[in-house]
Amino acid sequence: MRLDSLSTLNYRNLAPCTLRFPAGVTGVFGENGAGKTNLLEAAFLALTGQTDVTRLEQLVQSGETEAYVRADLESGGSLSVQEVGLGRGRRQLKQDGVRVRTGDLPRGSAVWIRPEDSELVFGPPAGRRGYLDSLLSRLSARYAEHLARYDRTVSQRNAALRGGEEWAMHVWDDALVRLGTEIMTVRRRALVRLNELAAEANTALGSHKPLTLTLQESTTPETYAADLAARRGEELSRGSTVTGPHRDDLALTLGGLAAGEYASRGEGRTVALALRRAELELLAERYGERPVLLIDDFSAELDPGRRAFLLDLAASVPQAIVTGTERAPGAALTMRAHAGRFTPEQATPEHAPVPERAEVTR
Ligand SMILES: Nc1ncnc2c1ncn2[C@@H]1O[C@H](COP(=O)(O)OP(=O)(O)OP(=O)(O)O)[C@@H](O)[C@H]1O
Repeated sequence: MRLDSLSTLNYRNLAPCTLRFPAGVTGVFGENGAGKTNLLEAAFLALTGQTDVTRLEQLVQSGETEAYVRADLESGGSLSVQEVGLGRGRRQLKQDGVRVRTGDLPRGSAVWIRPEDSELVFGPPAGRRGYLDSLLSRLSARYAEHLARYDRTVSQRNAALRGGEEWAMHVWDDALVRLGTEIMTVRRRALVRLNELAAEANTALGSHKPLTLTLQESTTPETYAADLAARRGEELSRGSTVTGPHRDDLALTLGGLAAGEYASRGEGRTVALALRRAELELLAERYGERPVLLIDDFSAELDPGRRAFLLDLAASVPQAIVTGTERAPGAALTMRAHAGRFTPEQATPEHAPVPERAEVTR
């Protein structure tokens, strides 16, 4: 997958622009608040149709009502255009001019690595569950469909519990057990490979403490129906579903200890990096093509060895965009970010030459 160019209009603090990206690494450097993260966020949105921002108006430049991002892509020799229009609570996606849903866009197109990934390790289970669910949804449309239906069922069942509708529970329980069992089964199966890849990446990152991923499940496919029945009284009094894959955790153990409780900040960031590299490898295995890699703040919280790993990772994919407050070494193109604008630097003897096709237009 290659991002040929990215265009934005009224996106956060970015000046309207079309940036062309060469193959290899593009380094973007600049002071705090220049717009580096916003650029990667816009690229991820245009590539995948996805954002984790819940209030979409935050993405629209203050004072404006609508924003737009567009990615011109090349994949397996064919070109395509993906566009995202944003307004208050509204996101419209188009692929080659035709309206589509997020699930219709290529699922393995980008991986975004950022300092906030440490929250996967130190934050609550919801973040780790979100990582797993988002990855599995990108690997399997069927998983995404089951998960969406399961989440809807939990919401509807919670409403029925709050309304004291005990008589309706067997209907909701049947649906919950059927969909929940599918989710648990896929998670268990995928975890085998994910665990291998994350452990490998952790070792490659220079960690001497082995990393292990395990599912902490609140129930099992075999006992789900019985567990729901056993906790019916508690659920009716709390008005919520307390058993099922929506309550599970992806436990991360480093050197035999729970990473969230015992790891140092740098070790936590390393574990998060291992999870992201495992994500990249799984997507590449599934789709036969390496995603565009977006790395935000490559030096944050990392020692020189781990920083080098990240830069090697960037160099190992067909295309990566790497931001930082300093220049990423060995980039094919380097751009300086300032006040939402991105200016390519002239090649100097210390920096790799800028390929001819790299250009910026405004
Ligand atoms: N909707 C918006 N409208 C206008 N400006 C915005 C909007 N959302 C965020 N910004 C501004 O965008 C600026 C750049 O943010 P960004 O996170 O991209 O900076 P950065 O270059 O990654 O900085 P750092 O090195 O500190 O991580 C911030 O000053 C922020 O206030």
